[in-house]
Amino acid sequence: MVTRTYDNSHSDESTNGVVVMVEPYSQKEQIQQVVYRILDANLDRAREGLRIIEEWCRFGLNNAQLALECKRLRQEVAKWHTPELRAARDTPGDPGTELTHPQEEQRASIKSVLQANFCRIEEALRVLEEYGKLYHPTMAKACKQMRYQVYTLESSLMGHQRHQLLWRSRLYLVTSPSETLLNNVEAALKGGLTLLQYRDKTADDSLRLEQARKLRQLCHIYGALFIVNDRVDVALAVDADGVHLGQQDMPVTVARQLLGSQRLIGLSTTNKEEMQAAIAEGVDYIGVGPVYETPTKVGKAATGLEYVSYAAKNCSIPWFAIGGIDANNINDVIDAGAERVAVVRSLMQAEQPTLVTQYLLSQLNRIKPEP
Ligand SMILES: Cc1ncc(COP(=O)(O)OP(=O)(O)O)c(N)n1
Ligand SMILES: Cc1nc(C(=O)O)sc1CCOP(=O)(O)O
Ligand SMILES: [Mg+2]
Repeated sequence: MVTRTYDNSHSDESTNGVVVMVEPYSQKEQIQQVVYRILDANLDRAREGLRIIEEWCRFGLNNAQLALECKRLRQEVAKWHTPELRAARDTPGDPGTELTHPQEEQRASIKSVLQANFCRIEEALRVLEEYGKLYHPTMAKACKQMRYQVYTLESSLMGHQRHQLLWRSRLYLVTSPSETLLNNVEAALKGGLTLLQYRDKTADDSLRLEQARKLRQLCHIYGALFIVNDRVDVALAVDADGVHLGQQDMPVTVARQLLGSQRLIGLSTTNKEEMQAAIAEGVDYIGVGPVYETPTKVGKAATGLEYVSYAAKNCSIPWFAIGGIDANNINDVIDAGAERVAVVRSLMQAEQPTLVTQYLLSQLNRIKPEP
């Protein structure tokens, strides 16, 4: 262990007539000091990041299991923070304390706070793994294991967040091709929209990818969920929250294999049998419709309000009434038992999408207050 104050000069020092020989640090010792400082700083960084995530699991989600996993990891990190590493700390001499990125001073949503801190923990653990090899090989191994455990925690927490927001979402905007796509969507997000689906049946893939990326970014800023219609590959490419499939699209089991358990899968249904099959297959939500005939989905016969009432009594997962729903008939759909609706034209063709979003949400929240 090296605890001396750094001094690399080769001079003798006189103190009150007593000659004290100050030994210089060897180059090896200097490097060791640097390694200790790196380990000290990154042990702190990992622990702080874990505490930030833990607070959300505990107070935001009331999820004892996730909070406990954060605490366990935090304690394991702390175990490696030995006095000799702490003693190497030199905060005034650390140029890094002044360095902040503007993005660190502002966060758009809880999701950004969580993502930034997961990134911080994972980076810190990677640094600990590499420099730990120069200190204690067991520490390096332990940090590698912890990094993988943090990846698992991140995936469970983000999946949990997605499901929570899905259950809370009452209004679902499904887009149609439009010159003002981004403006319309942003206006709806400003009105309180928390669930968006990108649907374009004709765009070529490069435009599809470009628009999906931009919409995902917008949703990220507003803390809304972003779903891609039909295309699992596009959903994965833009890191969407999930995909919406129809009865003729890719089978749910295949989509689940590709997307994993933490992303959302929605499925369109038009009758009881499709609803029961969808639930059995483990989809996260279903579309229930078309309630009314609609030019947005030409040729699909309306199911009417009967199927809405059936869903209200029998569907155990979130479901969205869809098809021809607007500000004039939303109360009929709500009276038939719907708590959630999905719309295309009502918002994509609205002159004031923010106001229409607010109105539709106010009607949906009227019966049952916002969860
Ligand atoms: C929420 C929601 N419900 C139903 C659909 C329709 O899906 P699908 O039957 O696959 O038809 P297309 O949208 O792909 O034409 C949907 N997209 N969203
Ligand atoms: C995309 C879609 N799917 C439906 C289904 O019932 O599966 S109805 C629909 C279109 C809904 O559009 P609008 O709100 O403009 O009527
Ligand atoms: Mg489809």
